[in-house]
Amino acid sequence: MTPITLPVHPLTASAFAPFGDVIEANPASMRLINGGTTERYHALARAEAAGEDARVIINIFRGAPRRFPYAVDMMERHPLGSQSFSPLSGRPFLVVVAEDEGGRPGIPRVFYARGDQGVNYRRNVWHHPLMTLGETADFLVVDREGPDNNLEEFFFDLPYIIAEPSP
Ligand SMILES: NC(=O)N[C@@H](O)C(=O)O
Ligand code: NI
Repeated sequence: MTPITLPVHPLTASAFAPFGDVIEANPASMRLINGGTTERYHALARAEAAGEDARVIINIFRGAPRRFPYAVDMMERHPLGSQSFSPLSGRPFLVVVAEDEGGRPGIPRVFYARGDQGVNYRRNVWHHPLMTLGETADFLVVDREGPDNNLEEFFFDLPYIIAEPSP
């Protein structure tokens, strides 16, 4: 069997809608606050933290760059909470998600996120761990902490290939 090479798509809110939200300065969400000195891009996504004693936490992930061609050999999901990634270093990154097919991920979809775009994976959405591009970069990550296991991983029998990280 020959591994499938995955196309890379530009990240848009509509294309990403089945998986979560795009965190970007969308004019439709903007309201002026602080006496007109600040543009508030309101409620771009919602953090979910399910289960007793669960809480939403805010983290920084310092991701080392991935090398290409890259083999997507696994996906993961967080059954009890959402997880968002927003660039702090203004660097682009890859977002790899998949629909659930009977408890396992389907064919992954790859999105190129610009350095001014973030994503919020909805609770229990299959995704690949952070994929930083080009150089080490920081990301603000909002996700869930609490009791009970919040990580499910799936390993593909045959990896999918991302040849190059650009659309
Ligand atoms: N392990 C961890 O916190 N990170 C992953 O969930 C990820 O999506 O990068
Ligand atoms: Ni994750």
